[in-house]
Amino acid sequence: KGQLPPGPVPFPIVGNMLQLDFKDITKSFGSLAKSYGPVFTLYIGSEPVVVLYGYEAVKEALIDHGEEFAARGSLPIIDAVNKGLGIVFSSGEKWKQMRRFSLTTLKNLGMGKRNIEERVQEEAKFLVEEFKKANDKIREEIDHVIGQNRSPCMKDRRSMPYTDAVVHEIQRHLDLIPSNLPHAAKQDTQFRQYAIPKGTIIFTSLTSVLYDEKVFPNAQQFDPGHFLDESGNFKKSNYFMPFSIGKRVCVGEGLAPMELFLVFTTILQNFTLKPLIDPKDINITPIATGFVCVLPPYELCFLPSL
Ligand code: HEM
Repeated sequence: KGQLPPGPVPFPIVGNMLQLDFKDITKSFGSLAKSYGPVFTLYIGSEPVVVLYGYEAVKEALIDHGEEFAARGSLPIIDAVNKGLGIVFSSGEKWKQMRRFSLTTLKNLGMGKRNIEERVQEEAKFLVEEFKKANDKIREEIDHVIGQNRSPCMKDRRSMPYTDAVVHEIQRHLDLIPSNLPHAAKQDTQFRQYAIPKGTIIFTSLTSVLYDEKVFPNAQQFDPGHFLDESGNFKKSNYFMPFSIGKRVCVGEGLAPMELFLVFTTILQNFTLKPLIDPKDINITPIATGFVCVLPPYELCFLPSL
């Protein structure tokens, strides 16, 4: 019943590869969604890929059709990159075992959250130590400044809505994995009016959610206000999904935000960060946006806080 979602006409052998800007795949998806709607098909070579664009389609796929789309998709081009990086994704149903193992390992990492928190705190302190080593004079000043100050802890986050909003906004704006990791249909699946055959690769555009103008006005702007209400309280959003959602949601979604908050606050507790150039000249446009968003390198000074 039905057929694959619409999309641009593919060329023989290369499919739609020539119509995609691989340096900014997200932009290509945006313009294709404008032409073909939030659910469209692309051909990477001869392989059809269904792309889901926008909160409704992404949520419908990863939550409502979570089980059907829980398989991990693979494309020769991605496999080659992963191989280079030493990443191996398990195929078939093995991912469930691997996932359970990872989650248990994370949980056991010192028996519970409290201990992970302590470990991350140690890591943050270690980072500070590393920065200190970089400059003896800074080290002296820091030793003096840190004094008996305690380290930040997770409990602080509740009373620090602005910092929390900044950390969220960094992740939203960074949009680290713009098209999510590829999923695949585990079985023939009816999605809206379309028939998606078993094995079809599914891309879910996280950019289309993290940059949704309805929820994050002026989404291109870095603005912690995206996560604050009028009274300055932290405002949660279902559209905040840099770790994806559903059955294959990032295994580190509990750990990574903890790391980000503790490391970020520990650094800022100890240092003032100063760019070497005028802040308005800092370019935060990614140098490449493929599966991972790559930012240009920055130089900055770590000035010990007084
Ligand atoms: C800011 C940091 C991170 C971001 C933005 C991020 C994002 C993601 C995303 C988007 C996925 C794909 C989810 C999907 O397919 O629907 C993923 C998968 C995964 N992430 Fe993360 N991640 C981060 C950090 C981490 C950390 C710290 C760990 C390890 C503790 C981790 C472990 C994994 C694993 C094992 C998977 C594969 C899960 C599966 O296939 O079932 N990630 N991550």
